[in-house]
Amino acid sequence: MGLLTILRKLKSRQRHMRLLLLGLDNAGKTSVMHALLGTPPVDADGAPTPIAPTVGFDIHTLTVGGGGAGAASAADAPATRDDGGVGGDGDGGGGGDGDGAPPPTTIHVWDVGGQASIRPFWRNYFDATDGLLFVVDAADAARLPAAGRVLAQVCKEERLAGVPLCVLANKQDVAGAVDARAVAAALGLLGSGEGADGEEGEEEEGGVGLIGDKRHWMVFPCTAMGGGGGRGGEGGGRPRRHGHPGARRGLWVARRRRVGPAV
Ligand SMILES: Nc1nc2c(ncn2[C@@H]2O[C@H](COP(=O)(O)OP(=O)(O)OP(=O)(O)O)[C@@H](O)[C@H]2O)c(=O)[nH]1
Ligand SMILES: [Mg+2]
Repeated sequence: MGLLTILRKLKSRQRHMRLLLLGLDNAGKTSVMHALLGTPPVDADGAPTPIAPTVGFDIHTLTVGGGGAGAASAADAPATRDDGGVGGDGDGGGGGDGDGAPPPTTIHVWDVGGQASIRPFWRNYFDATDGLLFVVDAADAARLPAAGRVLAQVCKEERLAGVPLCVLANKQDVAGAVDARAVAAALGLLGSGEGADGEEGEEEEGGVGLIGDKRHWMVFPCTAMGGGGGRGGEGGGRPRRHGHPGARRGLWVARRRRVGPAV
């Protein structure tokens, strides 16, 4: 089950969702957005182009599910690519969850700049949020405590009470990137005895676990861009060979190595 499927299940009756992409500057939020859209930034020759820091915000709309009718095609739709070698996981436009195709869900993703000078304005985007995607640079362990403080601040917001949290431990393709458990610990997500490895085939439901808060949360290792698609040899992932980031479509998510609360 992929990231978007989980979020969709949490709001199963809702056909429009609003996701907020937050995180420190340089974490990879805009890259995640491009990966979800399947539109990595490339120049006319297909070579990757740099992503500028986001000043302000950007909104993009994804359509998932719907069995193809009225939904974007798999090629155009957001997709997550997991470490099981599946291209997408039913989250793409032509996918479903097994028992018939669910109606399409429209997801509005708000990508807000993470620079310190912009963070005070995050609160302008909190209303009517259905899911929080918090991206961290897992290869920059020194900034994880700062990311944790920022996340804790965000989670104190009344308007975000109970909103499911998905932490993306991004840049797993970079040597030295820390895993989901280390990210969860550094962010302060693991209360006493509440952390659990996500074993394949076992879906943990969220519970208490976030800094004394009560909400669903999960940490997923991922790679938004980069040729390798993660440290494939470590923990069951499979090395992927793509020529360059522009050649990748979809977000590589190591769902088998996710970490969430045990209940
Ligand atoms: N190696 C690698 N680099 C990444 C990955 N994701 C993003 N980057 C790079 O990280 C840098 C920052 O990415 P952005 O997507 O602009 O980060 P951001 O969180 O949107 O930053 P702000 O807009 O300033 O808040 C860029 O140079 C990206 O190319 C990844 O998965 N792997
Ligand atoms: Mg950005």
